[in-house]
Amino acid sequence: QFHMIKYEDLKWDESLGQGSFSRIFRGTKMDIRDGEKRETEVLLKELDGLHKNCWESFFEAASLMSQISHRHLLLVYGVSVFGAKNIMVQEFVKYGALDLYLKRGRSVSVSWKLDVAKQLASALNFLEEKNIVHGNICAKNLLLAREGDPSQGSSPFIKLSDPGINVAFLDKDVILDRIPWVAPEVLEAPDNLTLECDKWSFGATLWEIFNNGNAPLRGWDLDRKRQFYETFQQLPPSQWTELADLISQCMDYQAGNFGSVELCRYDPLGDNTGELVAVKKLQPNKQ
Ligand SMILES: N#Cc1ccc(Nc2nc(N)cc(-n3ccc(CO)n3)n2)cc1
Repeated sequence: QFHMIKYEDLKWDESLGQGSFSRIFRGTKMDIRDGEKRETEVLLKELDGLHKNCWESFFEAASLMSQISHRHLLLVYGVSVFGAKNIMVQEFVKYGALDLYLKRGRSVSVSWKLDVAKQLASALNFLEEKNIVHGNICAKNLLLAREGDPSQGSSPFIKLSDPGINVAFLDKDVILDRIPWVAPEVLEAPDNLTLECDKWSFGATLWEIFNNGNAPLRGWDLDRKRQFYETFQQLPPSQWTELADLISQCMDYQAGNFGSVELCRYDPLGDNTGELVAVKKLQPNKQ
């Protein structure tokens, strides 16, 4: 389902940190193009040994991202297996994860954040059209390919990263710690991910983006996080009512049963300049 890359064609440069189940490195992959050797800068994502049993899920994530292509989906070149090492080879995205970028205190404008929100909405809209569930939407999995420079009028450009290990393979505590990004229904049935789950996570990620990368419920322990869902709590509303409404429509405890909010772009000019709108869709029998 995806391209196998020879281990000897990869070269490791510096470590760029630690994902939850993987270590990431800058590196290069060597391939032959029109008969000559070419080195491409890549991101090497190495699944750590103790999670060896979820390597299929790790690679499933990769194949999901490599079966379809979209401007705001990360390009995965392929995978490489060498002994106990499972490596996903991705395009190198210049500025890395959005949550760290925002936390690093880059003060960005509201329109910068709106651009990022629209790009994420269009990536999710695309996945929804293909009926593909991502399952791990959060600012940590948004990668910044272009910073955007307000003085030059250039806007940021993001890519949605792979979802990583499927939530069905994760311990309950790991899933609890993903509150409030993980949809409530996932806690009961982690192997039944639906598009609704991505809509819920989209709401939490919007909250993150407009709160400068600060994690919602930061520092809460697992019991308090569990209670947050058990008592149907909502995140502190943004001062922009439209944003607060959109987030609460996405993070709607009842949505699973009574209908859903569909995020789409009202794009009268058809040139992707349209506004991000949320359309409440009731299920057919409720029209
Ligand atoms: N300092 C710095 C710096 C770090 C990383 C990149 N680039 C990059 N490219 C990718 N394809 C994926 C990632 N990721 C980072 C976290 C995750 C979570 O999955 N991915 N980072 C660029 C600069």
